[in-house]
Amino acid sequence: MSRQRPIRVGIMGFGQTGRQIYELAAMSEDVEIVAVADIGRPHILHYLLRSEVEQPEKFRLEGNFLVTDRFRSRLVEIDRPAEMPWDVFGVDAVIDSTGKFRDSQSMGDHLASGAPRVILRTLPTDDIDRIIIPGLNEASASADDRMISAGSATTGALALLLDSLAEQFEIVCGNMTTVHAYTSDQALQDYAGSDYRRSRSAAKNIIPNNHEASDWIGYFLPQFEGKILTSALNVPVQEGCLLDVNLVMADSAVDAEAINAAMCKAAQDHPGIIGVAEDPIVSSDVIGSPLSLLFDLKGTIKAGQNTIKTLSWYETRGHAARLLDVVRLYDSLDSRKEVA
Ligand SMILES: NC(=O)c1ccc[n+]([C@@H]2O[C@H](COP(=O)([O-])OP(=O)(O)OC[C@H]3O[C@@H](n4cnc5c(N)ncnc54)[C@H](O)[C@@H]3O)[C@@H](O)[C@H]2O)c1
Repeated sequence: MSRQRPIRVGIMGFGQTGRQIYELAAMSEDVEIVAVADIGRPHILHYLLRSEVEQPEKFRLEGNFLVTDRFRSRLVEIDRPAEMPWDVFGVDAVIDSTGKFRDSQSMGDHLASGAPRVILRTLPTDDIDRIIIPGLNEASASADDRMISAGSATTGALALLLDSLAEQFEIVCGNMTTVHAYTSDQALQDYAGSDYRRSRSAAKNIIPNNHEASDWIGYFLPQFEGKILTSALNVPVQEGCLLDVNLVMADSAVDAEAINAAMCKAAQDHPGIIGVAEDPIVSSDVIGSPLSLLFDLKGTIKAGQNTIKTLSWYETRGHAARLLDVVRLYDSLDSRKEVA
């Protein structure tokens, strides 16, 4: 059933992800961003947005409002969900893309402030109602869900890859390394933080990191519980990430061609979410991709009897697009509930 009015969304955290969500919403026909909460000052947030969108002239600052051809968004300088009066803006959902408020208590603060639903940009730190990865488990969503996470870009990409391959092959175990663009919580110069290696300059180093995807894969794909190790290497690249996955296959007859054929089928089954690259691409070629996973057909190789290595690409814009997909998913569940 098509919706009569646009979906009204609030964003908390107008960083890299928040700004991408904003630009995607401005280009959409169904989502309006009605309010943006951030610790940043409105004219600085506007300046950052303009510096990276394709058509900066379409994003104007009028007092404390960010204005596009489709909607006006109130910019509110605030640092806690409990302080943001979401009820005043009549939002249908809030996306929290601060990276700071990952627990159910903070998500509850968004709800208590008048957001009917809150969607987290990353994985939660405790129990919430649901984690949805578009292309994987939308069917598990319930209109009663209030605190939702859209997973993380890396966990989503890995889960989609494993799910696509597990449809056709039995996978014994495996490991994933994400070769990841540096993130804003890393220091540009050596700077003492809570973690030794992450205290080193992001601009100068390949920095090994733990990655929490292994803790979550079993949530989405129970057959992989405890069978996939994950880690990260943060590298001096601003955007564009590479998922390097090695898998031990049960059947030694599985070869690179069969893996590639399975991923081409997955791309057909999940248009806009999974894609395949035939060209010999590099990380800058994936910048701006709205996909969750771009499988690299040239990257598949086989070692020995049973080991397959794959490469796939992804970046933040794909995750921003998925966050809006999750907003739309819940909106459609609400519409169905209203009709019933
Ligand atoms: N970008 C990535 O590749 C990536 C990968 C993995 C995880 N993450 C996580 O996701 C989070 C968001 O990603 P991002 O790249 O958009 O980060 P970002 O640092 O670019 O954006 C965070 C935004 O939230 C705002 N903010 C911070 N604290 C706030 C508070 N208390 N109240 C209101 N606003 C606040 C900041 O001013 C900033 O605008 C990161 O913090 C990180 O933990 C990002």
